[in-house]
Amino acid sequence: MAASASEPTHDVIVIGGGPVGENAAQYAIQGSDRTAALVEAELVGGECSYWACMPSKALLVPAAVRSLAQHMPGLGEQAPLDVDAVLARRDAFTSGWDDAGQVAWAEGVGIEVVRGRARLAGERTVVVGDRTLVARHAVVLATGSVPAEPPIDGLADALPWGSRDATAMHEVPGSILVVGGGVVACEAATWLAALGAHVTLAARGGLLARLEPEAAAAVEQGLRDAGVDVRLHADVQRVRREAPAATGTGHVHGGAVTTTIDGVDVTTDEILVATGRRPATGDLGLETVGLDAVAVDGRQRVAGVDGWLYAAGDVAGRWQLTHMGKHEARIAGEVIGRIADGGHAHDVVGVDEDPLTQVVFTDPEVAAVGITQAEAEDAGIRVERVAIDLAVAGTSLARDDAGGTVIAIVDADRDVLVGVTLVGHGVAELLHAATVAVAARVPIPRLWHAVPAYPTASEIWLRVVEDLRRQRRAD
Ligand SMILES: Cc1cc2nc3c(=O)[nH]c(=O)nc-3n(C[C@H](O)[C@H](O)[C@H](O)COP(=O)(O)OP(=O)(O)OC[C@H]3O[C@@H](n4cnc5c(N)ncnc54)[C@H](O)[C@@H]3O)c2cc1C
Ligand SMILES: NC(=O)c1ccc[n+]([C@@H]2O[C@H](COP(=O)([O-])OP(=O)(O)OC[C@H]3O[C@@H](n4cnc5c(N)ncnc54)[C@H](O)[C@@H]3O)[C@@H](O)[C@H]2O)c1
Repeated sequence: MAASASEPTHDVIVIGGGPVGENAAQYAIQGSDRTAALVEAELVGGECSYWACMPSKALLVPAAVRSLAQHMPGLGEQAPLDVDAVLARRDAFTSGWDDAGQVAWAEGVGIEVVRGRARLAGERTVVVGDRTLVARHAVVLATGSVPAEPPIDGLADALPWGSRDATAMHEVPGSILVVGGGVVACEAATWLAALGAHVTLAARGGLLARLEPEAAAAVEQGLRDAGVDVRLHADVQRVRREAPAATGTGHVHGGAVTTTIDGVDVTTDEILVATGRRPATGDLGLETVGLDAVAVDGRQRVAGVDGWLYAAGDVAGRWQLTHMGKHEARIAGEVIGRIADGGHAHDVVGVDEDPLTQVVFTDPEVAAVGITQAEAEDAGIRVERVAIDLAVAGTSLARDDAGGTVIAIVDADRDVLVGVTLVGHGVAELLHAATVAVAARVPIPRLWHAVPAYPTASEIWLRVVEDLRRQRRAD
């Protein structure tokens, strides 16, 4: 029998079964007898598992390993990457675009997976096809984001590739124009070039605008070294394609593409649009609960709704990163659980003061936590800055072309790190030490007593604190 609109069907309903929705549902019910429905329109695991983080990193890791081998005497002549083997390993990481494993996980932790596209239909009420679900405690929006479509003449008619085509690629285009200068564009240009495509990248500004300028410069140089034709501050004006064809995700979508950039035509086999993403709120029924957009507080409660609606992940608009979205989801889930158990939202510490962490998996990599120098200065912080070479024994042993930069931003009045950016090979795995120092606000004098082992890349920490002490003595 169908439930009436007032009769709860579940304690918690989560719309969107990506990594964020999965975490929100799990944390809202774990350790209790509460029930949760996770509504998913496509694949449980979301964009991240099937068309974003996992496949993109599966394509990038072989390129990084080959790059390392090319700079390690004794490993012999490096053959080009075996494209079929790389794509097959990528397919293994996406489970062949089959979500049975993720569904089994969800059901195993007591979550009911509901297939279909969900829509809000009033307070605590969600419609999926001919089913009406009603939440006793909370509804969580975790619908992710969708690609932005830049208003470039002829672009839509050319059936361009989006990030789904680039990550789920089944054939490597001979040549491709990547439009955009963010993380998707830089990473995709890296794996496309490594797999043999001739890549042109056109960005309307500089690269990686939200990172320290030194990081963007190093990534730009890395792309140029890999043969990518990088065009910055470019005006992509017009796109024309011969015989566009809907050949399917990851296949070349028709004939040659001619793109006019700064008045000059560039002809390629494919064009990839990577110009940002926006929250997926289309046809979500926000208007049925009096909203036209989603804005959240530090405990992921949606503003303008009386305590039952939460949002986390890309749709919440704060960050567009899996790990940060999952952090929001854990907070939302804990708040929902705490309130359901008779507690208060304020029993749970919110995300407001948590630093952003991110890694750009280019060659070289960029790993960053907290804020940049420019952001610190804009916030009125009295900044001390350390910028040193990444060369220590551990990095030099790791590869012959070791190099890079560490930039540390110190709040001079509080004497703590507020931002760290690492640029170089393998820096992704160095980031968490920086994250602990920034998130835990470790006083700089205490960092001096965190002795890095020799000979590891972590010795950069010693160099950072030494440099800071040197600067202070000089003042
Ligand atoms: C190419 C690429 C590479 C990336 N690499 C990284 C990386 O290395 N590291 C990182 O941290 N981040 C990365 N990101 C960002 C990351 O993918 C997102 O931040 C992350 O997927 C957000 O998770 P989410 O659960 O909020 O959304 P999603 O993963 O998008 O999941 C949302 C889910 O909701 C479903 N849905 C949407 N609307 C409805 C509806 N109305 N009803 C039912 N279901 C619905 C969708 O089908 C989807 O499955 C990358 C992004 C891209 C594009
Ligand atoms: N390694 C990772 O963690 C990872 C990897 C990929 C994506 N992501 C996330 O996914 C999100 C989306 O990434 P993204 O790169 O699509 O977006 P983005 O917002 O980071 O970058 C968009 C880029 O497109 C450029 N652009 C916009 N319009 C243009 C136009 N008409 N012509 C030329 N350039 C134009 C912008 O100047 C900018 O450089 C990011 O927020 C990122 O955090 C993370």
